[in-house]
Amino acid sequence: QTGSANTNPSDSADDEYITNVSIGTPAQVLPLDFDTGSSDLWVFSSETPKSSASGHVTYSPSKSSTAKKLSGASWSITYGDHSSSSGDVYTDKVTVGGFSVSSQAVESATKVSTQFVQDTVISGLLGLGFDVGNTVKPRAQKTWFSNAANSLAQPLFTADLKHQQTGSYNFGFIDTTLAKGPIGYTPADGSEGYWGFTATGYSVGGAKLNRNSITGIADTGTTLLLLDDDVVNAYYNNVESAQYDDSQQGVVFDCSEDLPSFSFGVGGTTITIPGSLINLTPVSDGSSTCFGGLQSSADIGINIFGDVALKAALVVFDLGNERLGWAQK
Ligand SMILES: N[C@H]1[C@H](O)[C@@H](Sc2ccccc2)[C@@H]2OC[C@H]1O2
Repeated sequence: QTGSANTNPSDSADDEYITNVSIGTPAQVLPLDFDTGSSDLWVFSSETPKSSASGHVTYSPSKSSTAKKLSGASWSITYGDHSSSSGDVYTDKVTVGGFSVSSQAVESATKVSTQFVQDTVISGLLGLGFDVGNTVKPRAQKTWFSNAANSLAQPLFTADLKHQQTGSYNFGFIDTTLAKGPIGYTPADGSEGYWGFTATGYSVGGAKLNRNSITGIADTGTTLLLLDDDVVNAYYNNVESAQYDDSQQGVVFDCSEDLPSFSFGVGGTTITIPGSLINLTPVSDGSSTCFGGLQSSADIGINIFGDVALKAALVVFDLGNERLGWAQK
């Protein structure tokens, strides 16, 4: 068995990717943010304060004949960007891309932080990280993918995120036609709940890869490519107008710049992010100053290969073999 779901950029800056998920009986369809950087499936619901839920599609367990309250269970999560949410837990049927898990922990939000209240295009997150990262107490719950894995043709999923186009999350199979190059595989470290890996080197503008390894995580829920300052500086030293903008909290440059590509080695192959993907968006509508898709990870303490990097590749999240595969697109 397999599953295949389309995913779409939320806005002109590809800030996040939205994937529809069916929950309950009859199906309640919610737009969720698939997040390989976390391990909770949580939703805006009939239990979310009305003022917070305004504008969001919500899940009502009372309207689902297959919903069951998980007695005594609660959850609470804080993300890398300091956003947060918490609540109680139901189990229900959850279908993604035509594949159903009959009893999935669906975490209902009784509290959500401002960032989520304001982000009305999503109704929650579907975590695709390792189960160790799940926040449900007293007993951690499995992710949708973890519950599905043993019934899928192969215990893996792929992410094919695209700039301003429809992409896909495929479960249980690899559609190699989505890629141009071979898949390079490297061990994944799931001990922290993330999909951690090490790139073997990097280069700017098509030069030969150096041998400076970069350890980080593959995170579909992070917009940017966040790397160490020495890498960020090595890149933007090639961009004449690049400067750090305090108000923007990042490097900006003239939108007219012809940005160099950024490449990294992984699993014996090279992934090249075209400069065009690193010109993320004007700092405000109509501005000729643009915000960089590559920014510093210094304040976070972990390198994050977010959507800017993922858009350049077909990425295989292979749970069965605890490895990550990257193929140039
Ligand atoms: N893994 C990521 C996660 O998906 C988002 S949670 C989120 C917050 C507000 C709006 C939408 C999503 C947050 O940013 C980086 C890291 O934490």
